[in-house]
Amino acid sequence: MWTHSRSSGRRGAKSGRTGGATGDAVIDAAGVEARALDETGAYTEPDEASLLGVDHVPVQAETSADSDHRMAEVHELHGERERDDGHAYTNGAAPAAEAQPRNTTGLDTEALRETLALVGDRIDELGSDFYAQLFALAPETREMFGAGMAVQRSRLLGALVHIVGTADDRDDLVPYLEGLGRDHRKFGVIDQHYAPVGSALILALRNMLGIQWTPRHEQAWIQAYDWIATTMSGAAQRDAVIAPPWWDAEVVYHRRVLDDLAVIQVRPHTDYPYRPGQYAYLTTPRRPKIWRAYSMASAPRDDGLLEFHVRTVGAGWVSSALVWRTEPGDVLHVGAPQGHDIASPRSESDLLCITGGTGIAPILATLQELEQRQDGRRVHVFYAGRDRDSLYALPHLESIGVRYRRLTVVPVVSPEGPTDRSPHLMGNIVSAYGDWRRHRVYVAGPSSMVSTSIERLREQGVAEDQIVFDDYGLW
Ligand SMILES: NC(=O)C1=CN([C@@H]2O[C@H](COP(=O)(O)OP(=O)(O)OC[C@H]3O[C@@H](n4cnc5c(N)ncnc54)[C@H](O)[C@@H]3O)[C@@H](O)[C@H]2O)C=CC1
Repeated sequence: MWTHSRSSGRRGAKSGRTGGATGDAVIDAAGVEARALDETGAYTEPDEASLLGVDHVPVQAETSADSDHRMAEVHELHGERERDDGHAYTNGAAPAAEAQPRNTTGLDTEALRETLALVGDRIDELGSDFYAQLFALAPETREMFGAGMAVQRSRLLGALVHIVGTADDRDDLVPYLEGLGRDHRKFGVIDQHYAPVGSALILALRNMLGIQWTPRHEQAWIQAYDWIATTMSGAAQRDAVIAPPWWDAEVVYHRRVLDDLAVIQVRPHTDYPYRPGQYAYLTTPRRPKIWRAYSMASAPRDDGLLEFHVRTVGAGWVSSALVWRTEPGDVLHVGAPQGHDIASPRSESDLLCITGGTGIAPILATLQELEQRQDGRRVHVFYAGRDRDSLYALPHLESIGVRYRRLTVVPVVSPEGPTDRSPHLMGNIVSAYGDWRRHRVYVAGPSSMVSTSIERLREQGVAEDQIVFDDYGLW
């Protein structure tokens, strides 16, 4: 099925890069071995608009002349298209942009950031104290959480870092907080809970910072929290008029495609509107009240089914219950859709997708929609797995590529993953492959891959507002 067929005129062919023959190794730019797939899919010249290029990874042998040639091609293809209007969500993974953005919220971002800097690496401790304070102030809130408080804590902290990181950007912060507000309905959060949460947060900060905590810090957090709570609860109230707090969804299909990975399809009991690229929190009756985020792996379908890809994560209770102890007939709860619409028809930019493992799920959903409407934009997918078999979505990508011929898939096999010597494995491969400065970039996968790939792309000159990723932040 994945026969090797290479085209002349392809930059790799011209550069004489190694790899491509069965079992060959290619060396990424950092000099660390990264084996390419031993077979590739049929490849047709991109400019002929017929891409199912399952290609092997590029190598450092790329010459600058090749790169220039490639760049020229890209520019010619794109002309002077309008820039994409998507904006990036920073979660601390991507370094802040160099230019200082205008403050559009009026929040005292300097004081907020200073407090988090003072908390430094004691942030986990802050999370523990926050929940201790919250459960003392409002004991009924304990009932909202399952046993997995460590994950809950890290979500809280992720959300805090996100909020403080974007506290001067209304366009980023408001949709994020509205999403949080809507999503919190599934926990049973009501307006009365916002006050104790704010008090607990400020108490925990004050406890931790001691004499470093100043009246300005307190004022900044009171103002910020008031803003957060008003935005979240407003969104929750509006949402309550039109949507349930969660959807019951019956499992209609469950298949373990790898030892530790299941593809699950569910039928929500009522219409579940979402966009490709979005994700939802799921919980199973086998692990009540513990919610975990998974992306929809299918575009919205006429039969209403949603597909999810779940891999067991260590001792992860929800993921292992979903992979090992779930069967057709079970009813899951699915929270409100959140995150980015990657397939937005408003965007005309070609798309670069970087992913590994089950991070392919939102990309499959996106590709399905682009295929359905024969969107026309070109898509490159760099898809990492520890070996060929673990690239379980390749057959699906192949079938999409037959119908959507502007798709190129680059499998990246990295048996050991990125090593200490090369934490930038994926970023190096992607940036050596081409010039992405006119693409919209979507990254979904292991967090280290997300952050290091973004770092490389930014070094290459890809603007921050072209890069999109979701941080699944929630508290
Ligand atoms: N299940 C879902 O719906 C979604 C999952 N995700 C995230 O995607 C990740 C997927 O986890 P798993 O399936 O366990 O995949 P994983 O953690 O096993 O990673 C997949 C492969 O990527 C390789 N890899 C990691 N970093 C790399 C790098 N910098 N360069 C090159 N290769 C690299 C690893 O060697 C591994 O073979 C999780 O972090 C999950 O949160 C993201 C979006 C949706």
